[in-house]
Amino acid sequence: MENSNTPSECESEIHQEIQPQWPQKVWEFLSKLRQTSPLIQCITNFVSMDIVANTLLSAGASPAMVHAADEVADFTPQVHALYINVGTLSDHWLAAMKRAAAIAAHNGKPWVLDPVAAGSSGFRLRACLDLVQLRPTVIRGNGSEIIALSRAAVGGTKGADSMHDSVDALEAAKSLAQSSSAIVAVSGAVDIVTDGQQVIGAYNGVPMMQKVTATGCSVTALIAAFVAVDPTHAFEATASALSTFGIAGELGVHMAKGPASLRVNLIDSLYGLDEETILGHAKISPLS
Ligand SMILES: Nc1ncnc2c1ncn2[C@@H]1O[C@H](COP(=O)(O)OP(=O)(O)OP(=O)(O)O)[C@@H](O)[C@H]1O
Ligand SMILES: Cc1ncsc1CCO
Ligand SMILES: [Mg+2]
Repeated sequence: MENSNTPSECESEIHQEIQPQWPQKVWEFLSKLRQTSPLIQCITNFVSMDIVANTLLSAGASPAMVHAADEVADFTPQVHALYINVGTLSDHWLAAMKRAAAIAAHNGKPWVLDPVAAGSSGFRLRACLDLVQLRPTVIRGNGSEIIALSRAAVGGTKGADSMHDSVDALEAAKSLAQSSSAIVAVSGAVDIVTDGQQVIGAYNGVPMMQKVTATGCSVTALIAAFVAVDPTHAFEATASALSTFGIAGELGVHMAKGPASLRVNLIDSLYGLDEETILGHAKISPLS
């Protein structure tokens, strides 16, 4: 019996399912973020605190750098999402991170992990693996960090900087997503996002962003803010945040003389993003 749908109708249905209207989705996330201004608790490294807070404010979220272990029981239940970054880790901070992550999970709040330099030492790797056990909604790292975490092995990294392209970490990212049930994102020339099955690439950004410290930390915080907007669509939120931050970098680099002015111009560009710019610049597509 002949199918009542024409081939083109079928194709367009399949197309819709596999490849949503990404630029429109990115804009919807950013607009909703600006309307709702979610409160994001950040337990992040000393290097990144300023740029992370300014990234969140420019995007429309409300950051709070609250990290005392004695404070999280009162504070974490109030937030819309929690962001944890192990960049300048010590025992004291780790205790607060674990307590906050457990409270977030218990209260049904999304939380996002940035496993900075995960493969650099046994202490750091164990800390990250313990945090993964506390069920992050999203894990975002560079290629070397995601490979180290996925293999649970020390090595293959240059501190906070990656020794791998993001695409080198594709299988590691899928495997980590499957074992942790988190959405896993790998930043780089192409930003990869996977839930362990589907994989998409976000193609925004400029190479000079690697020369501004803590841009990775900032985009992970932005992911937390996007996920706060719609925790039931963490995959789409993650891709949208990566694309948005990349677009801000693309606009910012045109006004920059080097990394220091890129830092300023990226934040200004993020603040000024409008619908036309997002729809014209967002580049997200499936990756196999
Ligand atoms: N070659 C590139 N081309 C375009 N964008 C890039 C490139 N490399 C990195 N980026 C962008 O720069 C940002 C930071 O990514 P990166 O992989 O450098 O993170 P990171 O190593 O964790 O950084 P940090 O630890 O300093 O915060 C992301 O938004 C990413 O998309
Ligand atoms: C350079 C550096 N070292 C620890 S955290 C950090 C910021 C970038 O991740
Ligand atoms: Mg990093």
